[in-house]
Amino acid sequence: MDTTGLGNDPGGEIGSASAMEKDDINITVAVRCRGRNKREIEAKSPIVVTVPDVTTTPEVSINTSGGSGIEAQLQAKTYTVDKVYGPDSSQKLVFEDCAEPLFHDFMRGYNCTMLVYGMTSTGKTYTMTGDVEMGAEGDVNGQAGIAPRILVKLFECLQDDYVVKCSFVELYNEDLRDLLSEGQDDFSNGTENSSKQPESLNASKKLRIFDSNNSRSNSPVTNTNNPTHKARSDYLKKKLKSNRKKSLDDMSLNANAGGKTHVPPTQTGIYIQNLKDFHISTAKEGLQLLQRGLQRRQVATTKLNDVSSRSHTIFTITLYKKFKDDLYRLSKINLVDLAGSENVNKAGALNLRAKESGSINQSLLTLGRVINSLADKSAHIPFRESKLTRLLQDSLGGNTKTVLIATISPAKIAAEETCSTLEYASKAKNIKNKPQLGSFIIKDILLKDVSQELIKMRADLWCTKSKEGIYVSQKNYKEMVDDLDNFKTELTELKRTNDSLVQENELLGKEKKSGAERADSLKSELDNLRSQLKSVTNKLAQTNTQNTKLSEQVTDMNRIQTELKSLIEVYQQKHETSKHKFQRLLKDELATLTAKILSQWDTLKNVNSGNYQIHTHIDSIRGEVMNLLETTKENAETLYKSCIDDLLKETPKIFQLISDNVGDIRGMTEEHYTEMARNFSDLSEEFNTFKQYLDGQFFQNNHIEMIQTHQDIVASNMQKMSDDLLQSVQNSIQNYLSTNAQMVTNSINDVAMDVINKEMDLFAPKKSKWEESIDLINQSDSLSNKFRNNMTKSVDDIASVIRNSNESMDRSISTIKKHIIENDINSQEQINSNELLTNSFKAIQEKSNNILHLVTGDLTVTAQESMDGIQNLDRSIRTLIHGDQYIHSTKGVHIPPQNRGPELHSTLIPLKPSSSNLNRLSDSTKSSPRKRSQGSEDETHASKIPKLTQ
Ligand SMILES: Nc1ncnc2c1ncn2[C@@H]1O[C@H](COP(=O)(O)OP(=O)(O)OP(=O)(O)O)[C@@H](O)[C@H]1O
Repeated sequence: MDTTGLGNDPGGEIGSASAMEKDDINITVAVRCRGRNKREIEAKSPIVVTVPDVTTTPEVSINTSGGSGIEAQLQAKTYTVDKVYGPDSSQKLVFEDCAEPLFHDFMRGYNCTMLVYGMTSTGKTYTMTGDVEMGAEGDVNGQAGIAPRILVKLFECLQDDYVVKCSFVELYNEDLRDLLSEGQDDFSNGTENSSKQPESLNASKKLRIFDSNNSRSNSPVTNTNNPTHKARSDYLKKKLKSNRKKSLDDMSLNANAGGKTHVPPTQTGIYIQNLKDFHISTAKEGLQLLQRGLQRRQVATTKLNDVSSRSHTIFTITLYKKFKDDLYRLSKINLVDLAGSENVNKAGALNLRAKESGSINQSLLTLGRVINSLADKSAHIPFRESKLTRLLQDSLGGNTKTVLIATISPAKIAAEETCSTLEYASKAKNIKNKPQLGSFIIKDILLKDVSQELIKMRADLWCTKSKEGIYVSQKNYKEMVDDLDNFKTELTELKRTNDSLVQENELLGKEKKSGAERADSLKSELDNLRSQLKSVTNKLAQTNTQNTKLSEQVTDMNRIQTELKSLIEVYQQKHETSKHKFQRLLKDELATLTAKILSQWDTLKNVNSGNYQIHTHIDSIRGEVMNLLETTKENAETLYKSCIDDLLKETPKIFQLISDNVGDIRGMTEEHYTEMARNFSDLSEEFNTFKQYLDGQFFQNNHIEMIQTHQDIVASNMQKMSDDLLQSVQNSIQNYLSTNAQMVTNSINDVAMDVINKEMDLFAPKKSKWEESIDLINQSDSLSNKFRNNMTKSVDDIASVIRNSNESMDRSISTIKKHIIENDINSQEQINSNELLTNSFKAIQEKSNNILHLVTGDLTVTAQESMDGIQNLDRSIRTLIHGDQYIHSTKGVHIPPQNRGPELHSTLIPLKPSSSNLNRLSDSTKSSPRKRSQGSEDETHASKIPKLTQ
């Protein structure tokens, strides 16, 4: 057997602090099944667990069906593990087969862990410790468990320089207790009077779990500025360099043993602060310590176990074994006895026991989850969820070599828990660890550490021996006083820190308040801007309404224009109607005249026999004709005058109306424009104010300035605090605080930038919208201007058209008036001075005279000729009145109205008949009696003259 444990060094890796197994290795899982205990036998609970012989396949099967025979065998659940021990397996066998290989790894320098896990009363404590009494020959007795056997084996193996230490800790209801220190709170009835022990004054220090890999980086003891540490480190490196060229940079070197520190000089990974290590130089001393701890362990009688462990315990043996020259290798073996996983009801737990069970179950549940997570290779392993799993962090999935022994009961009564234990065991088999060799320590440091402790103990012992009561050596007392001073200083510093933090908090509160006020003012400004925006929107709406009104007015104007046109058309129609009336009147009058002439003609027919007083008749005819013409003229004049008067009366009104409307429109347009201009000016002003505010105040990084100020205050406060602290602590803390200050500054900067970015993000769209709205306003302004110009132009055009139309109407009216007057005069003059008429009448007179003289049968012919003359007269009058229209109309030609009137004279047919006609008439009159019989030519001529009677 390799007693040093160095013989198994694979590939000469021993000595290298970084040396570790090349591959990850699974933790070893063993199952130990005891025989049925008294309770189970009494309960007549059958055996359902089948455990093969230790030499065959490591499988455990459990018959959960409760049946027997082949079928039960088939239904049995089988779990494969690494090693299986049945009821017949002795303590010795379990140790040699299962624990001893681990012990050798421990001796080789590996950190190792052995766990026992299982339901209550299944033999965990029996397996781990068993009987710890030493045999008479200095060896263990047959019932001794793994821990005592390891202690005995250890001192059997150790030959050269070494140091062995032991610690024993208990985890009860999530509280840690040093089972070997006397001053620790005694949860149960402590077996020793701790107050009389010298360690008691230091023992009040609470045990705490530390992860040296994390905490030590911030710890002063690992500070590279520490000259002692550096010197030792350099020394170590130099020393090892001479032996091998391998770099030791990554070595976990603990060169601070003996230093004034809370961290044990040799601790790496997870360790318990303030847990006391005891030097042992023999197995017996170790066994005594083990016994002492077990006596103080929390035990109680439960339904299932008379002496049931109510806590988890870890007995740790630390070995400093000489490696080479002055270098010692450190390795540890943790012997973990877990509390029983139990059913509270089954265990009969009440009150305190129930609480214990709850706590135990809770930590074991977490352990189960950790095992599951590790087996499933989950990203997160819930080590921190319980103290137990934190303590086992290095052993499960860490850098230790680990063996788990699951203890089970064979009885059917415990089948459920057995299945659960086996499930965990088979799961745990999949956990892989990366075992790593322990670190080095220099002999001097180790010796110093040990001798210091020895001196202290001796001094305490001497004091204890020399006097009664509580005695402490001077040195210890001085240390304690120093500690006290240290604590006081720490307390003062903490108070100071607290005060400055309070001050800072107040400052921050004030800043928060001022920030809130600033936020309020910003909010009110924002509200202000919002209301301004609202008023601008309202004004825009008003402008739109005005625009709508304006367009309605334009529509009205167009309608009025159309109405005006239709009115003019009505006047034109009236004009036409009046004209036609006049024509009809004239026609009627002429018809009356014709009728009268005809009646005269009838009278003439009777001329043969009567005294005809032609002159009188002719005069009366003439007078009648003149009267008729006068009446006609008067009527026409009256009609024209009334028409013109109406027209003249109505037209100014209409034009006045139009002019008023145009004036109104012009006024409204002006008003609208003014309003719009005012609105736009308001808008521009508001926009400028807003823009000024945004550009000048809001977007000028006021926040940054503000926050910069605050940041400066905070930074200066932090700096002040740092300065204060710097005076009281070392330079390293200043760096730390500066980093913190920088971090806070950066964080405030980040927050400030976030705030500004957020505000910018919020305001950017609004700003662009505002700018867009200003563009729109400008467009609207130019459109409005354009619209106003167009409107003004249109209104001016309308006004000028109306003005022109007015003038043209005036002109037309005066022309009509003039024509009427001229026509009147002309008609009168023409009638008065018409030679033809006079001649006609004279001719009639003559003819009448002739008739009177002749008194012949030619009276009819003469009368006919008179009729012709009258018809000529009729035509002349018509022509006189209608111009050439009559002539053309007799030919069926339509004369447009515009060609009538002023051109009347140019188209008149002279009333005076041609001399040839007159002569012919005269001749015919003269020769009529003679030529009447031969007068075919005369008849032809007469037939060419239209008859009035027709
Ligand atoms: N393999 C075994 N051979 C003989 N006796 C055993 C065996 N296992 C356990 N026992 C006995 O059973 C009893 C209970 O064992 P132990 O106290 O070790 O159980 P435990 O699992 O630690 O229980 P708890 O979790 O309640 O502490 C003890 O008296 C012990 O001697």
